[in-house]
Formats: sequence, C-alpha cells, structure tokens
Amino acid sequence: MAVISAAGLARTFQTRRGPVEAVRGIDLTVREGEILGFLGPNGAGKTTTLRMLTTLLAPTGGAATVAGHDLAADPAGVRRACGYVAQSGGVDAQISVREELVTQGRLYRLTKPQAIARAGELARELGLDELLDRKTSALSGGQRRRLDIAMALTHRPKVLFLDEPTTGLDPGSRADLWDLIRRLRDEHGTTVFLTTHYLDEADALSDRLVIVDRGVVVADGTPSALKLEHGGSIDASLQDTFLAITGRGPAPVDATPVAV
Ligand SMILES: Nc1ncnc2c1ncn2[C@@H]1O[C@H](COP(=O)(O)OP(=O)(O)OP(=O)(O)O)[C@@H](O)[C@H]1O
Repeated sequence: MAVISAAGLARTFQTRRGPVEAVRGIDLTVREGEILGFLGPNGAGKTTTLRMLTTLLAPTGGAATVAGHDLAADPAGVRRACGYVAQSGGVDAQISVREELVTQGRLYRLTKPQAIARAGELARELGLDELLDRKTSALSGGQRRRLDIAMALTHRPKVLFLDEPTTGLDPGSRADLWDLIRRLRDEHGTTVFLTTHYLDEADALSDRLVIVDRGVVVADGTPSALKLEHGGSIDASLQDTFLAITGRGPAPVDATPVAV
C-alpha cells in the first residue's frame, strides 16, 4: 500500500532574478514500511520536495498524499502522520535533553505527565537514557542527531523524513544511526524517506532509490535493479550507476568517502 504518493509535485520560487524552478514535477510512490533513499546532485530539489511533503512549503503545482491525507486539503492530517528531521539538527540551547524532549511532547499537546513519560520512552528507545540531564549544547554530533530523531518520533508518526541524517558524523556514529533507522522500520513499521549524499549509505539502507535531477525523477528502483539497468551489471558500484544516470560528477559534502 502506498503511504506517500506524489503526482507532478512542483515548486517555483520567485526571486529578484526571476523564477527558480526548484522542483519541476515529481511523481513517486512510497510503500508502507519501506526505506526510500531520495538521491540527487546538489540543487536537484531534494530538500524542497521534503519540505513540501511535510507541509513546510506550499507546492506551486501538482498534488500529493501522505498516509492518506492530501497535502492541500488536510495539511494537519499530514503533519500528524509525519516526523521531520531537517539538515544539521536543531539549535544548541542551554537546556537539557530531558527538557527538549518534554517540550516537544507539550508542543504535540501531551499533558505534562504524558510528555515526561514519552520523553522517558524515547530516551530508552534511542539510547539517550544516560544523557537526559546533559545540556543539548554538550552533545556530540551523533548524539544530537539521535535527539533530533527522538523529537521527530514524539507523536509516533507513520512516516519519518530524514534530510541528510548522517552528514558530518564519524563512521561509528553513522553505523549506529543506520541500525536505528532499520530498527524503527522493523519494530514499528515506520516508513523512512531519507536524502543522503553518501552512496554507500543509500546502498546499504534503502529498499528502493528514487534519483532526482533538475527537479524531476530520473530513475526509480531497487539499488540492484538500478545497477543492472544503468551501471551495466548488478556488481556495478552505486557511484558509477549514479554518474551514468545523472551525468554529473561527485560533489563531496565533506571528507567522508563515496559522496556525491
Ligand atoms: N527559497 C528559495 N528561493 C530561491 N531558490 C531556492 C530556494 N530554495 C531552494 N532554491 C533553489 O532550488 C534548487 C533546489 O534546492 P534544494 O535545496 O531543494 O536542492 P537539494 O537537492 O536539496 O540540494 P543539496 O543536495 O545541495 O542539499 C536550488 O537551485 C536552490 O538554489
């Protein structure tokens, strides 16, 4: 069953230099419980698409539903169904992990006791137990990312959107986050829609990949199917496959290897 479905989803920004067609028409479906890797070169329209699917940005064309809720007709329903972790996390506030989680629960209209209980559950689930009384400004990058995900899971969303969740993390923290994402899907049936510039990550984590370029979908399939079709063999690297599809060279976001 499709939990996300988009048809011709588009966004044009009006700028002083004229219109920018950030997303020109995205067609895609994501099945329930799927981990979908949403890939594309810099500026392809990934973040803009994520912001539209989570109701943070109004489309200028097309339509989409998330968990059966129409973006335009029922944005509140979409928001209830979604958790969203934006690029590079939240602010470095002088409040504790516990306060951050409880405040998030209150924003979702939990009572104080409910918010405290939910903060405890999330901390256990995401391995933040020991860090509850630490100031969020004193967390490592990986810990901060786990807190961001915990906050996005407060209301038990059906779909979790992650925008470059492991950018800037060391290999150990990245591997921990991969395990966490798989566990969320396996134990809770959460559908995960993630963008990444790391092709090894996309390959290891995703059930299916959707590749966008210049605001449209240019390829859609399992990693193996895309390698076979565009890379020439099932043993092709995703890097070569990606280059064959987009014709664009790698654009590393930092020193971590195999990034586009
Ligand atoms: N608010 C805005 N006003 C004008 N142009 C914008 C705005 N937001 C995004 N764009 C442009 O839209 C295009 C798509 O941007 P978007 O951030 O969605 O790409 P992306 O695929 O997420 O890129 P990256 O991989 O670099 O994060 C880019 O050309 C960007 O400059």
